Amino acid sequence: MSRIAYFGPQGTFTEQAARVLAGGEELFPVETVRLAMTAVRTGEADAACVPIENSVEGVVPATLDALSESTPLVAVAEAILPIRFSVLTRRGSGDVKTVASHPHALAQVREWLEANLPDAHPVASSSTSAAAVGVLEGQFDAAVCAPVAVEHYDLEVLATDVADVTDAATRFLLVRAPGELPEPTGADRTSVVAAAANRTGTLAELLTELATRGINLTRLDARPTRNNFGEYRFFIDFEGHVAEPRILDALTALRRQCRNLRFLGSHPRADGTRTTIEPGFGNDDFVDAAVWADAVRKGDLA
Ligand SMILES: O=C(O)C(=O)C[C@]1(C(=O)O)C=C[C@@H](O)C=C1
Repeated sequence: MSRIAYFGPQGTFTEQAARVLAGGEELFPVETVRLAMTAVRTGEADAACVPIENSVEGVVPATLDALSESTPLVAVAEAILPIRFSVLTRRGSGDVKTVASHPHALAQVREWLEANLPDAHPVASSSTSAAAVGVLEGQFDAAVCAPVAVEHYDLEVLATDVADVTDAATRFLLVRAPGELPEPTGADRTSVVAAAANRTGTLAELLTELATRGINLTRLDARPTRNNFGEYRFFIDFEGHVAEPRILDALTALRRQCRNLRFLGSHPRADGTRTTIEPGFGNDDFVDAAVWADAVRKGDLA
């Protein structure tokens, strides 16, 4: 049985995603996203489940940073979960003066808090479940949690179905040490991180390599390299799988433009959206063109 580290403690949305992605395996919680990936890097875990992006609040910076540091890891699967929160308090407690949660969760319930708990001061915690633990321990009065948290922590439900934006969703990744890649399905996502040189047009050049091969981006984020002020790493997700000639061709071009390129995996998309391929950009077109160019090189165009 594999050991899967997830961003905990018990009852986080990430635990639910881990159950979707690796339900039959042994799951264990760790306190931060970074520690989940460290567990894979040290061999303590075979894989880690971490949140990557939310439809309301955007990317999870801790995940991007941990993916780009230390030894490479690759995403092999993803899950998308609908996000609606429960607000939990201590049994029999009175006024709610502080309400804690993960910053991504607080950002998704700002309007609800203003309307329903206007006097409560929001406090950031390391995860939604860490906030529930904090309420149990008397550090905060309320926690904004995943609905399942109430099954793990002896707290009272103040409100359910809390969300400023209906249909909010978070995407989670299962990451492993590099090895065999998942098979292409026709509905795949490939991810890279590029530390581009700080000169005019480098990001445009990288994106052009994808655009000229008819490759559609699904996400673009920048994070500081932390070394020199104003220097950034670009996290680029796009449709397709590295097993496809057109994607391999694009990756090769990105590597030529950018020596500091890290491959973060190719895996099936959770939403099943099939890759759109415009005429002239299909894998057969790339193979045919390569065969033709080879024949040209050999003088074999009869
Ligand atoms: O704290 C949790 O429950 C998490 O799994 C983290 C996280 C996030 O990082 O976005 C996951 C989903 C929700 O959007 C809120 C918090």
